[in-house]
Amino acid sequence: MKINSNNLQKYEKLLHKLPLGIILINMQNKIVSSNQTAERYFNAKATHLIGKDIHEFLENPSTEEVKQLHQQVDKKELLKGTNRKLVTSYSPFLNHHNTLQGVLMLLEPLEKFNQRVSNITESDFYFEIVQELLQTQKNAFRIVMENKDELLSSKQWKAEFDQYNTHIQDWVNQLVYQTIRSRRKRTDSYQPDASLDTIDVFTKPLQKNGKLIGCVQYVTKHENNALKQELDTAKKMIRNLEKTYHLEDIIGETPEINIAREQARLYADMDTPVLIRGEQGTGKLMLARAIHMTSHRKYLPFLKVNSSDLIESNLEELFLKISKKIKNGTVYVNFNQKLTLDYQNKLLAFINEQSTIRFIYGISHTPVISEWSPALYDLLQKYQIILPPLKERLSDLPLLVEAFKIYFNQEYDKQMITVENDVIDYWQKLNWSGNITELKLEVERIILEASSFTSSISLEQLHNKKFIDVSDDENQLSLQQAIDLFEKKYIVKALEQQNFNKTKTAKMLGVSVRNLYYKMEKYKIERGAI
Ligand SMILES: Nc1ncnc2c1ncn2[C@@H]1O[C@H](COP(=O)(O)OP(=O)(O)OP(=O)(O)O)[C@@H](O)[C@H]1O
Repeated sequence: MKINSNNLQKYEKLLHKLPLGIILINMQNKIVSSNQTAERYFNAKATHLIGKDIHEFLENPSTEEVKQLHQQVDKKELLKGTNRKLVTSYSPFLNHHNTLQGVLMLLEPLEKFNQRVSNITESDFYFEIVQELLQTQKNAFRIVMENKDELLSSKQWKAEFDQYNTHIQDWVNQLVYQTIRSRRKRTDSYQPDASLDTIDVFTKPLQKNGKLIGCVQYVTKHENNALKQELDTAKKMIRNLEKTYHLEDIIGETPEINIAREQARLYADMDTPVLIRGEQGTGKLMLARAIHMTSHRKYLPFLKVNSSDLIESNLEELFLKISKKIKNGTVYVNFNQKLTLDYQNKLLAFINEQSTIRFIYGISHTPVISEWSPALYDLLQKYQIILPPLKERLSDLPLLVEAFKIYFNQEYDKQMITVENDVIDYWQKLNWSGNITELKLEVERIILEASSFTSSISLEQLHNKKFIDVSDDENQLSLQQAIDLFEKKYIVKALEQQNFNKTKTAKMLGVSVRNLYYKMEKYKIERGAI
C-alpha cells in the first residue's frame, strides 16, 4: 500500500495502537503527527513532539535523503540524550496526487527489533535444519525451547514417549526443567520394572555465546554400538548448530565493533569478496560465519580453508572437493601462511572459475603489495572489515568474560562460578596482550581448574591459585580430566607455534597427522571452536 495522507487519516485509530512508532515529518523537518507508541519510545507527549525539528531528537535523520531520492532508508540510530538505540525506517510521504508532502518515519527500540528478528530467524533456522536432521535420524531425541515448549522431536522419540506411562513422561519432562533451570547437563536412568530395559535419558542445555536457547534430550534403552554411533552423530550435529554465529552473537559495543557489524550486515547479501583483517584470535572466522548466516546462503554449507591447507594438500583434489561440496555456499579463505605467487595465481584461477560460491578472506596482517599477485591484491582491497586487537577495545573485555564464563560453567558442569571484578580490572590494566582466543582459553582454564567449593574467583585467588583445591576432594578434576586439559593446552600451543600447519605440528608432537586431527576433533580445537 502506498502511504499517503488519505489513508493515513483513515487508519488513524489503528495507527495509534500499532506496536511500531510512527512519526510524520513535514518538508521543513518539523514533526506534524505521531502515534502513541512513538511518543512512548521518545519519552514525550504528543504536545512535546509536534512542531519540533526532528534534529532535536536524532543526530543525523535521513529526511533529506528520502526527500531527494524518494526512496526508503533504513538505519540504526541513537535517541539524543537517552542513549536509546532505535531502528528507524524513513519513507517518502505522498498526498493522493502523488506529490511529496514530507517523510514518514517508523521506529522501534533496537532491543525490541533484535528480539523480534531473532524470534523469527532463529526458529526458522532451527526448524528447517533440525527438521532435516530428524529425517535422517533413527535415534530418539527432541529439542525443547527455553519456554519448555517442544520445538521438534524425531519419529523415534514420539514412538518411545507414547509408550511410557504418565509417571515416566513426568520424569522425562522434569529432566528438561532441571536442565533449563541449572543450565547443566543431566543424565539419568530409570528401570520401570526389573524385567524391563533401563531407560537412559540424556539432557543437555543448548547455548549460544552464553545465551540459553533450550535443551536437547536423547533417550536410549540399551547402548549397543550402532546406537552409540548414531547418538554421536546426533551430538555432532547439535554441536554444529551451536557453532553457527549470527551478527548479534558477536560480543562488543565499541565503535570499531559496531562499524564492523554494520559493514558485515551491509556486505552480507552483496555477494562481493570481503576481506576481514585482524590479528590472530580477533574473531575473523566468527565474523565470516556471521556474514554467511546473515546472507541468503545461510542454509547452505560454510567451509573454512587455511592457506596452509593449500600447500599441504593436492591442490586439484582440494579444489574439486570444495566446488562439489560447497556449490552455492560460502568459503572462508584464511591466509594464515604466506603463499608463493604460483599458489596465489592457482587460487585466483579457482576463485574466478567459481561463479556460485561466495568467498570471504581473512588475514592477520596488512597485505604488502609487493608480496601479492596484483589481481589477488586488488580483489582483497575491494571490501575490507577491520577487527581491532582486544587491547584496543578493552571496554569489551568484561562482556566477553561474562559470556565465556557462562559457556564454560555449563561445558564443565560447574556451579556458576563467577569471575570477580578485580580479576577483570587486572586483565584490563594488563592491556591484555593476547586476543579473544587467549581470553577464552584463560576463562576456560580458571573455570575448569576451580574446585567444586569455589563460587567465585578473585584476583587474590587467581594469583595464589587458591581456587585450585589440591585436597582429596572427590569432586575435583579426575586424573583423566587433568590429563585431557594438559593435552589440549599442549596441542593448542604446538599448533600456534606452527601457525596451525598440521603436518608440521604432528611432526613436532611425534604423532601422525590423522591422530592430530582426531585429537583436534576431540578437544574441539578447530579454530573458531576453541
Ligand atoms: N566478538 C566476539 N564475541 C564472542 N566470541 C568471540 C568474539 N570474537 C571472537 N570470539 C571467539 O574467540 C575465538 C577466536 O575467534 P576466531 O577463530 O573467529 O578468530 P580469528 O581471528 O579467525 O583467529 P585466527 O586468525 O587465529 O584464525 C573463537 O572461539 C570465537 O568464538
